[in-house]
Amino acid sequence: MIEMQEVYMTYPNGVVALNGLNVTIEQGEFVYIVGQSGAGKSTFTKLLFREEIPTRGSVEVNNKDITSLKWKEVPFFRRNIGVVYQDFRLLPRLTVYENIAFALEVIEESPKSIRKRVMNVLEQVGLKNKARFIPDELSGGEQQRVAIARAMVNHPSILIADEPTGNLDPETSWEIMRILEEINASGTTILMATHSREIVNAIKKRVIAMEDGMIVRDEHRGEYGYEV
Ligand SMILES: Nc1ncnc2c1ncn2[C@@H]1O[C@H](COP(=O)(O)OP(=O)(O)OP(=O)(O)O)[C@@H](O)[C@H]1O
Repeated sequence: MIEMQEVYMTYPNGVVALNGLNVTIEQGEFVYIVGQSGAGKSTFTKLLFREEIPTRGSVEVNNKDITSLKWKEVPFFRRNIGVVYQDFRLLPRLTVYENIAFALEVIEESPKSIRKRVMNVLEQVGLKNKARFIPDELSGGEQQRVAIARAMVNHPSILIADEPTGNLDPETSWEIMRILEEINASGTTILMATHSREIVNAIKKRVIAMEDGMIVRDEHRGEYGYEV
């Protein structure tokens, strides 16, 4: 579960990015975060994996206030959160297999079990046959699927997707959505910041609309809306 209470975020340059957020997201929900550029969507998601710390307010993830985590506690906490971005962010010199194995938290695991986990997650995204490729040899949609596999390899309870279809053509975007829906169906909470009116209006989910750092609309099976 995610719970934010009275969250304010002012960046060091004085920009007020979040202006009093109160929100609860239950385990297993699929939530779109929509709003114009600069509305605060990315900042909202960054608070959830301790990329940013709010100026004020509490951010609870699975019943723990993460604003007070010590730096040394952050890596362990982050194992439980997967993140994917618009620009994939794969390591260019590593193969698909290595990109995913690199993200795996290896705690006294045998090479055989590591291989099994990586291949399982590659199978989930339909890329088992591309394990030896490097990112440059893949299409954008395939690269995003690798990024999703990497985000899921530690079985996080939450997957954050910041405009995951922003660099993809419509057909490929629908493929990525299908994978995200499958991941959600297995119980993972998904938060997806997006500018895609088509996707939000076609695949109905909870919609949180932001404006000037505030939540201006929060609807179950909502629409993208006219004002954003
Ligand atoms: N690291 C930063 N330092 C200073 N200001 C920032 C920083 N990151 C974001 N901002 C500012 O905070 C506000 C909210 O930005 P944020 O990236 O959260 O918006 P967004 O809704 O995700 O936008 P987009 O749709 O363009 O990704 C904007 O005014 C932005 O310029």
